[in-house]
Amino acid sequence: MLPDTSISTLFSLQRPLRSLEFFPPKDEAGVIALRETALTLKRIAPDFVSVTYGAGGSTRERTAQVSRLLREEIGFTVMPHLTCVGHTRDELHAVADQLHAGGYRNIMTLRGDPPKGQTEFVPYQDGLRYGSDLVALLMARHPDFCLGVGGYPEKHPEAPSLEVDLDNLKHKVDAGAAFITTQLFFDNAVYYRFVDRCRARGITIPIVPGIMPVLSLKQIKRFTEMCGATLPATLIKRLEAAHEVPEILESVGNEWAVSQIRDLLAHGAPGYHLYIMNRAKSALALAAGLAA
Ligand SMILES: NC(=O)C1=CN([C@@H]2O[C@H](COP(=O)(O)OP(=O)(O)OC[C@H]3O[C@@H](n4cnc5c(N)ncnc54)[C@H](O)[C@@H]3O)[C@@H](O)[C@H]2O)C=CC1
Ligand SMILES: Nc1nc(=O)c2c([nH]1)NC[C@@H]1CN(c3ccc(C(=O)N[C@@H](CCC(=O)O)C(=O)O)cc3)CN21
Repeated sequence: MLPDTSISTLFSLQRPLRSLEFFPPKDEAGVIALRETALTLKRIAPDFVSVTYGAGGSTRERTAQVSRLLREEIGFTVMPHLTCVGHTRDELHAVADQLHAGGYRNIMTLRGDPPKGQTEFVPYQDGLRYGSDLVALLMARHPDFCLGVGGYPEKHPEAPSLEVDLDNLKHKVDAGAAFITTQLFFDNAVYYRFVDRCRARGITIPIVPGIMPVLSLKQIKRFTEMCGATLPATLIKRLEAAHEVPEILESVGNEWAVSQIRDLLAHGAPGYHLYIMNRAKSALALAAGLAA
């Protein structure tokens, strides 16, 4: 198989790119279910898909397994995630070499979350501290990699201010990142302000909005608290009014995401990345809602 086209080349075609995020399932049954999901999602022809990187151990093997499945069996352009968590520099070099040899050219480059039960990020022995360090390591090892990095419209929870966080984002860009995918947000004004502030700082690379169609009020409350994203009062009210009926929740979440995406594209966003949590149905419902 030929090496992948870099996503920055796709962005230069000046049309909005649609991408989907998968996470590696815990067991073999989950992999079989994911294959079905991916086959279904072929119909909506995403420009690329990403696969998150597990916090450690066996789920890391699954990232490689699922990436291979999505690339070689399904035929998607795959952007595996890689994080600094629990890796020495030598291990990161080895993973980078494996990905490169496997034909991957696009990597979502992240520091990673602290392992479950820990609140503070502690670098691994001889490991890296920041996303920017991993960008530098990967670019030095394979200059033809195209690297995505995370951006935080409402600030990373650990950053003392948005200003400092933007300085740190600039470090990642200066180290060689090709594009930014944002943390999920539910109010587009937050994204537009963030893009303006990035541009004012000389960050010129594409900033892809990250959108999550909400499926459960409890789950999204827990997650947004963890990652520092704001849930608008109107969205909370609508989700509450669904009274935990799954189909109603799904349609409220879908309608919200559809109107976000329409508005983002109308304002010239370079595309959108969907945090679909391995669910074909919500991605299909969105595609139907967005069809002109
Ligand atoms: N899958 C995805 O697309 C997304 C994943 N995430 C997750 O969020 C977590 C954070 O990852 P990253 O964004 O890569 O972390 P990061 O290393 O870029 O940032 C983490 C914290 O360190 C600070 N920082 C960054 N670079 C610095 C530097 N050179 N000097 C001093 N401070 C610096 C930042 O301001 C921030 O507070 C990860 O766990 C990632 O998995 C977040 C958003 C999107
Ligand atoms: N800090 C951070 N870490 C991430 O891994 C991450 C982000 N942010 N932002 C973008 C996406 C969104 N991601 C996630 C990951 C898990 C849940 C979540 O709520 N997980 C449920 C289980 C859901 C399921 O299995 O279907 C949980 O209870 O933790 C949400 C968003 C992964 N990505």
